[in-house]
Amino acid sequence: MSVNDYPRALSADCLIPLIPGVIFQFYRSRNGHMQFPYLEGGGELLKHIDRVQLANDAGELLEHLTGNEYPKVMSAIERSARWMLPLTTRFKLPLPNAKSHWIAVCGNPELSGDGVLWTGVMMDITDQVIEEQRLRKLCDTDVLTGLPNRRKLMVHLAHLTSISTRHGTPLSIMMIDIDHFKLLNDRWGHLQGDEVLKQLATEMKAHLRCEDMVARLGGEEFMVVLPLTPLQQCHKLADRLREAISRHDFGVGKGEVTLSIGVAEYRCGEPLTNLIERTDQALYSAKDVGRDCVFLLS
Ligand SMILES: Nc1nc2c(ncn2[C@@H]2O[C@H](COP(=O)(O)OP(=O)(O)OP(=O)(O)O)[C@@H](O)[C@H]2O)c(=O)[nH]1
Repeated sequence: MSVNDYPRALSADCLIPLIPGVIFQFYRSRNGHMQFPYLEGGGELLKHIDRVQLANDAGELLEHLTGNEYPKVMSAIERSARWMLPLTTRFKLPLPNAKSHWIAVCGNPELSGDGVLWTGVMMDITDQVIEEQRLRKLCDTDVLTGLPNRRKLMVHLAHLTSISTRHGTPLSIMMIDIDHFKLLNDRWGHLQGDEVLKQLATEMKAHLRCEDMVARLGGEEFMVVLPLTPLQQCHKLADRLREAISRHDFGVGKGEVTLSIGVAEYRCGEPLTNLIERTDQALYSAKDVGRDCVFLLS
């Protein structure tokens, strides 16, 4: 079979409706008016878009963007226009009567009339974004308990300490360790031990606000991060949590699962490792003084 035996498209015009994306020209005039002088392609996206309307006014499309999507796209356009660099961004487009789609945009700018004209492509990358989100969740989640893992916690904590340093707002953390968990495993078996860990995760979450985070650091060790919470408040909450757990029956008898908890408050500007070290010391002290208690280090 030779190359000539394959069916051939006669021109680009025949191919454009077949591609899974959109070829566009996007124009922004000096006074900020935006329009799509050219918008052609295939795939789902165009089914939901009024091309005639967008040819005159791109506002129809941009107004659909919600949350941070609008400022994100507008600043990408602004950056590209200012430095004459390729426009590359992605945004979530909510569609009426259909699921939202993720769209990747890539276009080259050129000066045209009194404004900037971009020529480029928009691709529907919804499946790719869903896969990215699934993989990110997998990387950030402890498989047994479904809680955020150490990696996720450290990223979150670094973010919160920088906010706390900038605004001078309080931030406290708890380091939590199950007492004599080895004995529990030896007596009831590892599967029952796993069950305790899972139930404990659920119980702890029930005691926290939605802006707090409880993560599994590994083994039988957990950390709770409490933004906007001073030490004394964190101490009270830790003690309530400790007491509630010691009264809960995890299927191995009431009072059989107890927690030692170390708490500490972030000092504005200190390295994160210092905060963690102090909380760790507080936890060791809680173990030292007999377990099933809370120890704080200010
Ligand atoms: N079932 C179960 N056990 C785990 C898991 N991860 C760690 N462990 C067990 O947790 C136990 C921790 O034991 P140790 O570090 O000696 O601490 P402990 O017995 O709790 O004693 P203290 O912390 O001093 O009160 C070990 O026996 C580990 O095997 C897990 O995912 N599932």
